[in-house]
Amino acid sequence: MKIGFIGAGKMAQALVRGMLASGRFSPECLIASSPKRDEPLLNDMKKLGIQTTNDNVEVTHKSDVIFLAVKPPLVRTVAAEVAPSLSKDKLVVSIALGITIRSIESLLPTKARVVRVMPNTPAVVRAGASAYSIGSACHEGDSDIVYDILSTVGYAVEVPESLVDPVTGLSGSGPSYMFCAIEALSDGGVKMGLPRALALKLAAHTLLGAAKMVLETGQHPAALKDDVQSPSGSSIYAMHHLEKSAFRGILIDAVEAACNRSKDTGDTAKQSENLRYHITDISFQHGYRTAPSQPVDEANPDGKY
Ligand SMILES: NC(=O)C1=CN([C@@H]2O[C@H](COP(=O)(O)OP(=O)(O)OC[C@H]3O[C@@H](n4cnc5c(N)ncnc54)[C@H](O)[C@@H]3O)[C@@H](O)[C@H]2O)C=CC1
Ligand SMILES: O=C(O)[C@@H]1CCC=N1
Repeated sequence: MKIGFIGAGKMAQALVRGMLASGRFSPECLIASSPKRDEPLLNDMKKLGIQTTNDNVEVTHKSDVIFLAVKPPLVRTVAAEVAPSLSKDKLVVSIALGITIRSIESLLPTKARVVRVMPNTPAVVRAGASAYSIGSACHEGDSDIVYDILSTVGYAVEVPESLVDPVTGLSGSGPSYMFCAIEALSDGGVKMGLPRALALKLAAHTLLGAAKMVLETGQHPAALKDDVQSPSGSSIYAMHHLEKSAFRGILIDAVEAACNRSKDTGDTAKQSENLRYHITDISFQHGYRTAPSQPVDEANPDGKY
């Protein structure tokens, strides 16, 4: 099975590196594309031994599974560009924030097999967490194909599409909150006299250890927390400060904000797409519904939103 990545940025690279590290995929199985202006990203991929190209259509031609790994506003542009080269034996996997399966399907040939995934960057060290949802035209076995790929880079689970935005708020964006927590814990250690490098190691191992205990003991995190907090000991004093600062509430708010941002991104992309692809621009060729590929917006080539 050949797997292609349209987009060679941070998330595509995390997936590719994790997949190669798993030993389940050889570099010859993988191909990635990116525009010429982003050659350094493709060079990073090339150094991993995988094939690279500036031509997205080449990726679809050469791949059985095609990951759309571009920024959300570019997904439809890219989907429309590759639509004529898609056949029923190809599986399209979007990892884009907010973009629904239905909106991608609407730009691809009828009955196109589309999967939406929300991965996260710890895939690079094979400790990722990915949730995915299967489109209505997917074949039996497509869920297994996606699971087999994603499980080489960490935990993978199929969910209904309505849960992909909440997943984004938690595990998609979550590594960024946890990196911040590691940095802040290290700062605390440094403030109290630890050398920076030691503080960073202790902070990272503390999160890793806590996460492993939750996963491996099956105990409720509240019970594990209680085991750390001795009566009148150091931990309950610290916890009191965290509770006064609404530690839990802030994390809940963060997940909610990222989830809503995911929903809004899908909605915004849909609105702008409605404006850009007027129905008369859509032509039918060889049974495929195609739209003209969009010129790169020179002021915003990366599709920032
Ligand atoms: N970074 C993260 O932690 C996560 C990102 N995602 C999603 O993954 C997607 C990519 O995000 P990142 O990798 O962070 O962004 P990035 O900016 O690092 O990478 C985007 C890639 O798209 C390429 N690109 C731009 N225009 C293109 C075109 N017309 N054709 C082909 N490639 C093109 C760029 O050259 C670059 O390689 C986004 O939709 C994002 O929502 C999902 C989960 C986590
Ligand atoms: O922040 C973002 O937009 C992407 C999607 C989830 C994680 N990173």
